[in-house]
Amino acid sequence: MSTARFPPSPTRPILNEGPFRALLLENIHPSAEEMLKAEGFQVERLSSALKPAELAERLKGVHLLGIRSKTTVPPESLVHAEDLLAIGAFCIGTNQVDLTAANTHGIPVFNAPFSNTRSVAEMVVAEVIVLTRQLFDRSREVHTGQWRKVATGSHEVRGKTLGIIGYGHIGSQLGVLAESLGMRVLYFDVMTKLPLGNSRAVATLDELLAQSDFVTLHVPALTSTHMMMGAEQLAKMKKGACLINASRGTVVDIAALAASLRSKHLGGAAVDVYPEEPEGNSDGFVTELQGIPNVVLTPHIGGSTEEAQASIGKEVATSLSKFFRTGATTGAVNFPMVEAPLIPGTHRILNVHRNIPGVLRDINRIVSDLNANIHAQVLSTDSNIGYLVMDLDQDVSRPVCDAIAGLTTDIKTRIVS
Ligand SMILES: NC(=O)c1ccc[n+]([C@@H]2O[C@H](COP(=O)([O-])OP(=O)(O)OC[C@H]3O[C@@H](n4cnc5c(N)ncnc54)[C@H](O)[C@@H]3O)[C@@H](O)[C@H]2O)c1
Ligand SMILES: O=C(O)[C@H](O)COP(=O)(O)O
Repeated sequence: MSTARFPPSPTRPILNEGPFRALLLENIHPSAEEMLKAEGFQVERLSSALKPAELAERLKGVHLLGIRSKTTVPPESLVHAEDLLAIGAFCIGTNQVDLTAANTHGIPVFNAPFSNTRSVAEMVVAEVIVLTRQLFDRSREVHTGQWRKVATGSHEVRGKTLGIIGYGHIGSQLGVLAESLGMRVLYFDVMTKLPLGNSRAVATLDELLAQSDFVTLHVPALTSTHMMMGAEQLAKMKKGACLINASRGTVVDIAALAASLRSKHLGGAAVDVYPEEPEGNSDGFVTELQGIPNVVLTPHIGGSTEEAQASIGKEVATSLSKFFRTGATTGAVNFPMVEAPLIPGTHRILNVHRNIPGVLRDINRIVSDLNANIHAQVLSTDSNIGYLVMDLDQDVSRPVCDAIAGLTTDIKTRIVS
């Protein structure tokens, strides 16, 4: 998170006069393009991520940006993005966006907190079985003409212990699925969480590591989760146990994991996410984990199912469209929350301003001086910005909007109707 640095003000008002443009990166599902086109947007869709400098260039004249987990949006990408109204992260994680910078520029960031969670949970169930039966190694051998029929080191998952780190949307669903296979489920979370089924919370990470045959990570990328599985934690896992990481690449020390696997302390690993990932499918990829037996490596596909992607496309495009039409910020991860029904016959002014004393007084003075009638007014704030939604008579909305946009505290002001 960066500290707030406000853009120069006054900003120019943005009116609901098109054409409006949306830029969708990283192969976002066509369901999003369809919805935004139906909303009147000109949509440009690219298959890969953009580097920050190129993103900054491409954002000129763009009103909505859609990304997935690969596109980082640092402050410098937003400096000249004057027309940008909102960012949609068509995934769960929003750690790739500088949320403070976006907030400071008056740009809400929306994500899809649930749509791909089942897909990740199902993939992890598959990996638990693949690892304990060493299925990928056996398959590779048969593909290369070797017949190695062995039972040694292969186990049933029934009766084994699955340790889940992070018992949120994914972790808790996974626990239910694992119990249906007869597994015992333990979890460790920094928050108190309702245990589903017969799963049981443990008080410490060490307790979970010591008891689990499989340890699986489902935590967000935070300072507190950075490298939370290092050499020390891997050494605390049972000999022969397997580690699964489909959360974020920053959570596991890859060099320590490779060393633990090569020394045969761990019996296997499945890794879907990496500290550095390629921007697109045509780039090459190297990791220290390549070539180690019983290690399943996947290219960040935990949430990549047709069901999840179609659902995410619709979910995030719906949030973006609703924000565009009404200013609703419900579900935004970095913005004060406002959601109010449109009042027929009025115009709505949406104003983002620096949250300092006197702003509402100045705005209400403008409204009063222009003899405008307020039909509804909702203000929501955080420590950095205020977000004001105000429904006014249609004949005065334009001069009121221009005057508010001229205040030195203004960040972004627009009219919708
Ligand atoms: N591989 C993929 O394609 C893929 C797909 C979806 C999500 N993800 C990743 O998975 C993560 C988890 O997703 P989710 O929907 O379950 O998120 P969630 O927010 O519902 O759950 C995360 C849980 O982790 C807990 N947590 C936070 N810090 C912790 C710590 N230090 N120790 C233990 N628990 C901690 C939280 O309290 C929360 O319960 C996402 O943030 C995303 O980065 C990856
Ligand atoms: O945060 C997420 O939802 C996952 O990491 C999936 O990211 P992706 O959309 O880039 O596959």
